[in-house]
Amino acid sequence: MKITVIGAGHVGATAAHRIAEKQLANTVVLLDIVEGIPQGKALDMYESGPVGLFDTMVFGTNDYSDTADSDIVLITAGLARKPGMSREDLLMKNAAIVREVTDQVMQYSKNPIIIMVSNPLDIMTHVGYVRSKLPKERILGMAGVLDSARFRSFIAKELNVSMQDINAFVLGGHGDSMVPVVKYTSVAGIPLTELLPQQTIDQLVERTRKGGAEIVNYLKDGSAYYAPAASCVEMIDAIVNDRKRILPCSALLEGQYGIDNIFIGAPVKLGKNGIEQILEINLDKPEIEALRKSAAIVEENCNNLAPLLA
Ligand SMILES: NC(=O)C1=CN([C@@H]2O[C@H](COP(=O)(O)OP(=O)(O)OC[C@H]3O[C@@H](n4cnc5c(N)ncnc54)[C@H](O)[C@@H]3O)[C@@H](O)[C@H]2O)C=CC1
Ligand SMILES: O=C([O-])CC(=O)C(=O)O
Repeated sequence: MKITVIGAGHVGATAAHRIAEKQLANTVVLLDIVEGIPQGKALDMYESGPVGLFDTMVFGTNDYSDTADSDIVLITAGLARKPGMSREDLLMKNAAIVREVTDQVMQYSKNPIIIMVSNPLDIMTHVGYVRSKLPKERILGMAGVLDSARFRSFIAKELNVSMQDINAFVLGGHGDSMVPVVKYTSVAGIPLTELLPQQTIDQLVERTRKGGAEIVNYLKDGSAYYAPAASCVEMIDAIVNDRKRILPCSALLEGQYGIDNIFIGAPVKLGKNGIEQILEINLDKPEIEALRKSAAIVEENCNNLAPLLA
């Protein structure tokens, strides 16, 4: 198993280290456009092996030929937002970066599974899909796992219970229009609505929607990376170990939920072949409407990008 991480910044480096520690691959390649950064960070990670107790080979490079025959490629290259910016403000610059990166990756790997991380997430996943020409099962975006993790952590804190017992689903686009599905959120199987008043649930939902911005406002010069990297690694683990996990990921919908030809967060079954199934669960009317509204925003942005993708 060879896993390449493109972008040796906050998310990429943190994810690469977790992948190595968990020994999810024999080789982890860390690639960045800046010379020295991926080499230095990868060597530092590799040197943590004897005390971190892992044997994964980690090496850094600026040369795409080193990524040849990757099984999984995690794309984290691009700009991160600063306070006051929306993820969509990164659109044009990151689309150009993701386009170039995807083209380069595909020159050296015939049939990788690509997990997109760069923002705005659902649109960048579309860019990766169009440029890579990979089958739709092999390209997906990381967002729902992170948004759900945030929602779960807020619920655990509110109820003073273990994070382990909380199940939650956040669907839709990775932006203010995301759709936390309260109906399918439970604590050890007990519906959340039986444990918390609606007003508190609404507050937790709102905090989840703005979870990314909350961190940006603290950090000032970048965005979250520990929870994002952990979320990427959960998806990679599901693929590497063929776990058939049901996780919310940005996937190409083709008619499900009345949405066609758009990448948006939906529950998928993740295994060794990538997306093995997209689950169409029962949603209430307001949730369906929110999901479609979220998809319309993604579609509009993708249409604006069409000239760049040709
Ligand atoms: N989907 C999600 O839930 C999340 C998405 N993100 C997004 O992930 C991206 C990365 O975030 P961070 O790691 O915090 O940013 P960062 O600025 O720490 O790292 C980005 C890295 O990309 C590299 N890069 C830029 N252009 C490149 C190119 N053409 N080829 C190769 N490498 C290139 C930079 O040199 C830098 O090292 C951002 O777009 C951010 O918005 C971040 C957190 C969560
Ligand atoms: O907020 C950002 O820009 C980064 C991100 O997507 C997140 O942390 O959810």
